[in-house]
Amino acid sequence: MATAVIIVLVTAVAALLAKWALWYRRHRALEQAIPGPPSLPVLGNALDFLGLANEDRLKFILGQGDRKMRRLTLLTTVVVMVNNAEDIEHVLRRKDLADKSRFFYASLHMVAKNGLIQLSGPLWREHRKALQPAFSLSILEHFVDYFAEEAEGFVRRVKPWCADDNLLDNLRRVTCGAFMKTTLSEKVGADFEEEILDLIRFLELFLKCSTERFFNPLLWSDWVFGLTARGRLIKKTRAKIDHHARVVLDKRREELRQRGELRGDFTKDFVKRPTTLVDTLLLAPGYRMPDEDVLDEFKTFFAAGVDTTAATIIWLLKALSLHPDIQDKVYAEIQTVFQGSDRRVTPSDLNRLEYTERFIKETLRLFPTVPFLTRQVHEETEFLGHTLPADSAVAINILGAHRDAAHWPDPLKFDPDRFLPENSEGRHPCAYMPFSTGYRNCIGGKYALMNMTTFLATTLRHYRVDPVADGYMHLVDIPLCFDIALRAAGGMTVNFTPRRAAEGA
Ligand code: HEM
Repeated sequence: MATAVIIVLVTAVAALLAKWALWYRRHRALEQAIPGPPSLPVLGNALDFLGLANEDRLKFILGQGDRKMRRLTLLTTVVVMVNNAEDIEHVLRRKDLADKSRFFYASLHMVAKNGLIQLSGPLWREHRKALQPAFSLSILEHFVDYFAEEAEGFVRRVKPWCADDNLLDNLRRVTCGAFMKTTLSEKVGADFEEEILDLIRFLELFLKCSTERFFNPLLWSDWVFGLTARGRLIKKTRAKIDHHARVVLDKRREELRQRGELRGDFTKDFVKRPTTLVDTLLLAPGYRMPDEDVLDEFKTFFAAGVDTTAATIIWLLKALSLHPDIQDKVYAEIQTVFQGSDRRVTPSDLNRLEYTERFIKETLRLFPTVPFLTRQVHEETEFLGHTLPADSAVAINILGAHRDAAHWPDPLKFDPDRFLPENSEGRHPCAYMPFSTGYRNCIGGKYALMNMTTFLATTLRHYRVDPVADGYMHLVDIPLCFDIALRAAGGMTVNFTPRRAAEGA
């Protein structure tokens, strides 16, 4: 009996191995036909990553400015990087490449399964439709006051004259505060200080885990990652965040119920404009989003919006510090609008800060905070003259497209006037896409731009931003790394010189 069981087992294993070997032979042949660095059987390029410093990893992923498509293999997952606007447009037009790749979004999936970023199909459409009204211009204009309040808090916290070694944390405090007010409730204040700090700690842990998993295919499985110390910690921390968010959600629902504003309590002539993301979901007519999904969206928006905006602001400050002539122009424009007053920024001010907006766009061109995107290849498919194996990923190199000399003359030159209307005419739609493009573009792009413009209009009236002695005279010489966002490999900071002192000097 025992011998028969062993024979059956051995035969079954041998059959599986033979099937796998057949599959792998074809898979490997397709993989090798796509141009890319040499890769080992089964391991692919996974070992290449292990020996590389963080900044070299980004160069390895994105290549060295070549416009042609390029392949990397992580274990058996083939990732093809498309590096120019024309090929990117091809990817974005293809319906079969619309879903987000599994390996890239594994960390987010573990924290928030049903969030907009990683959803696809009908559920994504339902969520996007329910969330879109929270990002309409009239609501965003209402948020400017919260953005300004947080920027004013930053101005009070700045330590003048010295380089701030905690600049990124300080900026995350700004974007997280604004996020809490615009997402949950305008009443977020001192009562939520502890929650905001918890959220920032959660964010840091989430970013660490995401980077670690991204570069280590052995950790792509949620199950395997859940067994590691970090995996256990993130589950524990997630439970705490879920608890905070649920308490706030229940409280908000009760407030709305008591005020007779909750959906279902509407009378015909009662029209209440929702003001926060959570209110939008609670008050929206039609689709009823389950509480679990509301919480997932809260965490997704937090992960997508807080660090990206803080990471961009730090690039803006660095760019100002290394381009004093451009900083002078931004400041002069702000002075024209505010006429020396330190009053709070209003939505109509933002429309008048045109040069400042061009400056932000140029910073995002050279330093797109999300440097690449990835899409899932479900079935074996023909793609730009090659055959991609099933379960591959297509990566869109935003950084490469933004620095492509075919679309950007003298691409490394920092010049906000590239974004003057007359200079933007006829530009390829995929040559510039810091917020992605098409129907899966960033829902919070306008929100982020308004927040960043408000931040600059508030901070620059009080401080001039000066370079620190870190050895970098040119912005484009700063080594880059990928830490879920695009960052300076060794970190970055600036000096804040009070304007009064700077102008007296
Ligand atoms: C400078 C700041 C930001 C940058 C550079 C940025 C960039 C991007 C990019 C490139 C995508 C496409 C991702 C993909 O296709 O995989 C995206 C999607 C998204 N972003 Fe942003 N983002 C920023 C700020 C924000 C903010 C402030 C929010 C929310 C308040 C937000 C929420 C989202 C969401 C929910 C998605 C997924 C949209 C969908 O698939 O329907 N982002 N963002």
